[in-house]
Amino acid sequence: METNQGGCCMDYTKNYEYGVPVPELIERYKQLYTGAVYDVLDHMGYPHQALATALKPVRQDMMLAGPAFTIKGIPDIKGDEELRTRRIHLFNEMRALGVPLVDTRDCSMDTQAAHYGEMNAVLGKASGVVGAVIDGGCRDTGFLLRDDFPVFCTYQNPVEAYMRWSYYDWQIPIGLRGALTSIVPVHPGDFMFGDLDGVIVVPKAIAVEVLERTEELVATENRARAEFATGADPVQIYKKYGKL
Ligand SMILES: O=C([O-])CC(=O)C(=O)O
Ligand SMILES: [Mg+2]
Repeated sequence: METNQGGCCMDYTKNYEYGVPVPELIERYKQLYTGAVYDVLDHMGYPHQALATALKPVRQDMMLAGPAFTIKGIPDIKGDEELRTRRIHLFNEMRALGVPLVDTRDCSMDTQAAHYGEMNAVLGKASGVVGAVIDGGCRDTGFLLRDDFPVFCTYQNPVEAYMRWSYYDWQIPIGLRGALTSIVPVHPGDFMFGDLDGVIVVPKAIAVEVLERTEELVATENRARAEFATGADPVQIYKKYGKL
């Protein structure tokens, strides 16, 4: 089966340069919430960055932030040996990037198998992965919960992927199902941000600007919320902050 070899010889490090170090970007995003990030993107003319409503964390309080390492998988009823053998290399490519990553999988709408599990999480973690967004299924959920490893997926089941679905390629543009559009494109280095409400894809080029604008928005919301909580006249507070 022809693939572009997962870009085995390409240098992807530039996809992970933002002007702010990735660990700082992650820590600052984690202080935010998806609703506020959504509002900022919406006002900037990017209303279609929210992923499908079905994509949820395996535990409600899980939060996920980090740049996408993209993976494309396809239905594979024959268990193509070449694909099976080749996939292990992607973990070394993750490691070589030297930044925290979110394993982000387009499963080609397969709904049969679990496309992610505890072994993937352990190996991913050892290769720099800080969480996963799977537009499909995951299994071994008990392990993931015990390890407090943030995985967002659309369902859980115990069904092995082999002979049903296979990794096909990685570090290529992929498409995950959207809340408002059929597909939200995701490129290597786009910033993935998720909480209980769902997952948002922040295009790489605006990841820092969105962060800064959302920090301002959250500060304003905090002030408005504190004043609303006092029971003072909401009309006056709304006039002052323009937030509700
Ligand atoms: O092997 C798989 O396809 C998924 C899995 O169970 C794991 O990562 O542990
Ligand atoms: Mg497993």
